[in-house]
Amino acid sequence: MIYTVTFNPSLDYIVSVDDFTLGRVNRTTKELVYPGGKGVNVSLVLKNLGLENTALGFTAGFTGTEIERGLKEWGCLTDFIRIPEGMSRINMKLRSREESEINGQGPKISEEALEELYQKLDAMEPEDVLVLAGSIPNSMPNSSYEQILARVQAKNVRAVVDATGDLLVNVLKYHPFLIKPNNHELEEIFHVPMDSQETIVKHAKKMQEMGAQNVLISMAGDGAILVAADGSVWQSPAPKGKVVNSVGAGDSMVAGFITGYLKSKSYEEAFHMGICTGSASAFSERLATQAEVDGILEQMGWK
Ligand SMILES: Nc1ncnc2c1ncn2[C@@H]1O[C@H](COP(=O)(O)OP(=O)(O)O)[C@@H](O)[C@H]1O
Ligand SMILES: O=P(O)(O)OC[C@H]1O[C@](O)(COP(=O)(O)O)[C@@H](O)[C@@H]1O
Repeated sequence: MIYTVTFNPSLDYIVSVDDFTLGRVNRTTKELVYPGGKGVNVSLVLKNLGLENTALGFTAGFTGTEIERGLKEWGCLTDFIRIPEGMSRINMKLRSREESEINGQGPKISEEALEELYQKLDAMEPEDVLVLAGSIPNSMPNSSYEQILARVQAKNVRAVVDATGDLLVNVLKYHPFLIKPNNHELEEIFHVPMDSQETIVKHAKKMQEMGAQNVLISMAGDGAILVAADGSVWQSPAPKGKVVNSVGAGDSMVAGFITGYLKSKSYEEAFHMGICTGSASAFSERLATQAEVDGILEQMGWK
């Protein structure tokens, strides 16, 4: 089974404003509301690509109810822990001349709720995939992902971590199967400008020395680089197309990589699936479908 864990799921409120002006009343030309959060998006895309999975994490309030409803409507299995106080966050994505995001904090998660999550994860079996993705509420320690991986370490599960800063660095000693920082996140970790492929590969290899198996560096419209567990390095420009909604492109890439790897056991194919799934999401209003991914694989000459 594949499990995704989203500590801090969201309702993504994506608004388009023609000419956004700070300090004025601005009116939208379009509004969309979708369940979001990194693990949630990974679950939705895995389902689109034909992989059953269970979305875990914490939800609260009416927003939490809507997030769970949206996932179920999509056909995903869910097993969230309800937090009795507060509400799941609403993350605002503003599309105007530039794209800006305001991501909320989310509800406070108690020790008891965390223990409940641990107990759910105790059901995991060897070869299961565990995706830990996204930020954690700021009331929680940066060791939260690390604690989960310590708990499931003996089970020999494949861990995938998509997080930033210390949350990511702290898990490397547990040898996650895949990490997917983007180039900016890699810069923040090493305090070095990632201005060439050589520099990116060098620092991706450092993440391997720190424990990661596969390091996938996404670079939005500039494509991606994979330094694979077997030492091979794969690089590709991004597929060409019109960007419609890039929210969830990174999460889609993670889902695509997992799907590609589980189906082929080939790092090259996993990389290709990752890139094409990321771009398929960026080129559509909603998240990538199998047909959209197939179309881009063909366009790239990979199918
Ligand atoms: N503007 C774009 N054009 C084409 N593909 C894109 C674009 N933005 C994202 N993608 C695809 O999605 C992948 C992940 O996007 P990225 O923005 O780097 O992730 P994140 O959202 O995690 O920062 C990219 O490697 C690329 O394949
Ligand atoms: O947990 P974080 O880092 O605040 O990010 C949450 C946001 O990221 C998303 O999962 C999108 O992520 P990507 O665009 O990086 O794939 C949104 O759905 C959500 O609002």
